[in-house]
Amino acid sequence: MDRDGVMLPAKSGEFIAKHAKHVKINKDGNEKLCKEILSSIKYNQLQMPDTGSDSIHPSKDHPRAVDWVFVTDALNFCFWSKNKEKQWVVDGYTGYFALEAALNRAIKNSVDITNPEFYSKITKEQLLNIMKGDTDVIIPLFDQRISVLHEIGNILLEKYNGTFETCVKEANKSAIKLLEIVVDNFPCFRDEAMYNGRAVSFYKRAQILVADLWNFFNGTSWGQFEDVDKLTMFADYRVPQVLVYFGVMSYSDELMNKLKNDELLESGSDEEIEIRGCSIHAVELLKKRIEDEIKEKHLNVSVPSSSLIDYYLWCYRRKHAKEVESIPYHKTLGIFY
Ligand SMILES: Nc1nc2c(c(CN[C@H]3C=C[C@H](O)[C@@H]3O)cn2[C@@H]2O[C@H](COP(=O)(O)O)[C@@H](O)[C@H]2O)c(=O)[nH]1
Repeated sequence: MDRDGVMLPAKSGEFIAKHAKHVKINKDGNEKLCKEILSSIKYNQLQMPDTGSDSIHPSKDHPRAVDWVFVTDALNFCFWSKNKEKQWVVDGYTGYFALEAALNRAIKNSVDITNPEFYSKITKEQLLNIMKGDTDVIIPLFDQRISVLHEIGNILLEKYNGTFETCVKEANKSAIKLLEIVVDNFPCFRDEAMYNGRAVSFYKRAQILVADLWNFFNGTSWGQFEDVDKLTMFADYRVPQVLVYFGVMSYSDELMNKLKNDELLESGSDEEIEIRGCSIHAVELLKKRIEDEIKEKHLNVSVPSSSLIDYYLWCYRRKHAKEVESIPYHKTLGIFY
């Protein structure tokens, strides 16, 4: 499927994987990871590796829970630092969980961080306070985060009555419709690129936003989406690392050396696009293999969606950080992931 000539993520992944020169998808790795995932399905549910932190957010009954998920995923990008630099840490948490910890602390301190009336005009000083870390290291891409908050806040106020709930209602229980509403109306979610003469898309933050609503509300009320299985994995910098760890993907020697030397990949470069696109396609192939195995062995379990497989892999990296760290992850400066 294409939208205005831009291929949707699943098709983009297939196209990119077909032309990729720096990244390969491997059958053996696929088989190995398929076994690992099947062995983690219990009581008909994929059991997620324990990351040790699942409650650094407001409850789903919080009056602005939907807006909390929206603002969190608007800021859900680029938490890494270069090998020699110190990391941004909040209350002992790193990466994405540091963001959750900072936003949660703000809510507890009665800062109106879920309200676009507040964040559409947020000042540098206010955001610095909200994101204050355990050391003097500040959150990466600080200025871009201010711009993202101003942009999404103003659009919510102008078009959506000041709440993301309006967008969710408009989507009428369709994950793909909500994805389109977000991508069409909020430019900072338009995660697209040119590859081999074609416009491709990944929509990492927009897809994870929809999946997080689904997850947060257990597939009911604000999180009820009938087509949630149409989402792909969320092409970030962690899940590719796990895919390489399991041998599902491999990098050319040249690319691997760059990553080992901590060289940044240019946003929109072929290497970066191939890592992201091949990750999407690799997870689609993995899902297909899981489905085939389930059928072949007459297992009485349902096939996990790509977003559940994604979440499993993301949590796997968190739980097995030491082992997976032998594989370098790619570093690109940008607001998309
Ligand atoms: N593919 C994928 N990427 C994800 C997530 C999450 C967290 N989401 C869940 C957590 C609880 C909720 O239920 C959410 O569903 C963050 N990231 C990305 O990872 C990177 C940071 O990684 P680390 O250094 O380890 O914190 C960064 O690009 C960030 O944007 C996910 O689930 N899948």
